[in-house]
Formats: sequence, C-alpha cells, structure tokens
Amino acid sequence: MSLQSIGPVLLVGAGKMGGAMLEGWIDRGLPAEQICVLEPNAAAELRATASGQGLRLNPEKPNAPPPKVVVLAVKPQVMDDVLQDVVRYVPEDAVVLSIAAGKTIANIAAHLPKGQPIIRTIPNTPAAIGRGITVCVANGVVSDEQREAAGELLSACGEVAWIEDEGLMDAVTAVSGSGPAYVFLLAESLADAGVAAGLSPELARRLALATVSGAGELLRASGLEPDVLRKNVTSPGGTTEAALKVLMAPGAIPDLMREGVAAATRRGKELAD
Ligand SMILES: NC(=O)C1=CN([C@@H]2O[C@H](COP(=O)(O)OP(=O)(O)OC[C@H]3O[C@@H](n4cnc5c(N)ncnc54)[C@H](OP(=O)(O)O)[C@@H]3O)[C@@H](O)[C@H]2O)C=CC1
Ligand SMILES: O=C(O)[C@@H]1CCC=N1
Repeated sequence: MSLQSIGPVLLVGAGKMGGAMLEGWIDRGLPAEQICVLEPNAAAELRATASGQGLRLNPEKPNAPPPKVVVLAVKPQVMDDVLQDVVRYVPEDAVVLSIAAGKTIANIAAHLPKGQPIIRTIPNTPAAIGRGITVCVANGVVSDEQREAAGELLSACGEVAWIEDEGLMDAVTAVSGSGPAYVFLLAESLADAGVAAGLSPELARRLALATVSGAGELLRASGLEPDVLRKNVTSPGGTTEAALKVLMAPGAIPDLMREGVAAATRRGKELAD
C-alpha cells in the first residue's frame, strides 16, 4: 500500500500535534484532495488551508467521500464531547486513530458503534519534518489492511512502532510524546547557563542550538549508543568530566528525568477519566 492509496483521511483538530502530522503528510505526498480537516480554530484552519493548498475543511461538503481513516487530534479533556459530535462522520468501515494522551481505546470505543476499528497512538512533534516516532496499539477488530493503512500514514511522519500492551501507552507518552519538550528545555538551559558564564545571549543561544541539534544528528547518523558518544566527549580530568560530576550526581539529571517521566506517566493515567 502507498500513501496515495490509503483513501480519504479526516483529521479532527489541526493544532500543534495534528498540524505537525498534517505537514508531514503533505510533505511526503499525501494528496491534499484526499484530506479533510475539521477544526474550529480559525488560525489553525488558515494554516491548514495554506499548507495543504486545497485541503477540504468541512466533511459535510456535498460529494465529500467518506473517510477511510479518522484521526482524532483534540485535547483529551474535550475528546468525549468532540466524539459525540464527530461520530456522524465515521463510517463503520473506517479505522479511528486517536493521538490523545491518556485516552484509552475503551474511552474512545464508548462513543462509537460496537465493533469500530480503533488504533490508539502517540506521535511527537518532529512529525512535522518526517522525523517523529509514533507508537500504536490496535483493538481486536482492526484488519491487516487498516493496520497497513495506518502504518503508511504514520510513516509519513517518521518511525512507527506497534505494541500489544496498551498499559504501556502512558509510559510511551511520557518518553517520546513529551520527550521533545525535555530536549528543548535542555537547549534553553544550556543557553541560559552560557549567559551566566559570561557569553552574550546571542552567542549563548547560537552555541546551545547548534550543539543540541548537532548532537542529535550525530546520535542518529553514527548509530552509536548515547553513552559511547558521551564518553567520546569526556576527556579524563577534563572540562566535561567536571560538568558531568555535577549533572550526574545523585538527585541530578538521571534521577530528575526518572521523576519527570514518572510524573508524566501518572498524569496520563489521570487523563483517561
Ligand atoms: N503536542 C504534542 O506534542 C502532542 C500531543 N498529543 C496529543 O494530541 C492532541 C492534541 O494536542 P495539541 O495538538 O498539543 O493541542 P492543540 O490544542 O494545539 O490542538 C487541538 C486542536 O483541536 C481543536 N479542536 C477543539 N475542539 C474541536 C472540535 N470539536 N473539532 C475539531 N477540532 C477541535 C482545537 O481548537 P481550539 O484551539 O480552538 O480549541 C485545536 O486547534 C492531544 O490529545 C494530545 O494529548 C500527543 C502527542 C504529542
Ligand atoms: O503534554 C501533553 O499532554 C501532550 C501529550 C504528549 C505531548 N504533549
């Protein structure tokens, strides 16, 4: 199956994450006439129109083909209300793909006809440049063809991983869904630290951004493990070692990361309600 042969896609919510996926789909050649966006936010609508050059913005338009894939990309807090409205656009043979943090397949299924194929996923915002990763778990009625169609659509946004245990999705969300924010925080903190050490804000920002993005590229391109790359920077008795003694001390970055991921995982579980 190719991206072009998936059939009509309905995207419900083109905000930060839905909009990033939309960019990924269009960049990778999903035909705009195959995409319909349902989005009440005028600014996002305009963005979607501009980037899609001819995206349909209303599933009620006469002669609109019924979607084969419906992507739910609204906040978990409004998902129940949105589903009550959107259910009328969901044909029984369409696969419903939710990207909402916390919302379980059972939460989604409660608003849809019995037997609706549903895939719960967690993408991340590098999807906008085709460099995201999406983790998926399907309910028992998703066909091989629907799994393939969803995989094709999500591959346009980067890597795709399937898991069988839905119970892992909150931990997945805490690592890869929220993860880009942790990396951006690192870039911000590094720039701030450079200023504190006497650099101008402009130079500190430039150094921090180039360093974080360069390190990410090196991690990907080299295929080496992060600890190997870290050790390659760390000369015995040198400057990096002095910094890492602080950053890796008990209660510092590794412990804080564990606590942060645990907090995000707990929050995911709360969002199910
Ligand atoms: N941001 C991220 O990095 C990630 C987000 N997610 C998940 O993606 C989902 C969306 O998050 P995010 O993109 O950050 O949030 P946003 O608020 O940016 O996007 C949600 C969009 O849905 C719109 N919306 C609200 N009500 C409706 C409706 N009835 N019909 C159609 N669209 C509607 C909102 O419009 P308005 O603003 O006017 O309300 C908004 O534009 C969440 O469930 C989140 O858990 C998952 C992984 C990563
Ligand atoms: O912060 C959130 O809840 C969403 C889910 C993962 C990333 N953003």
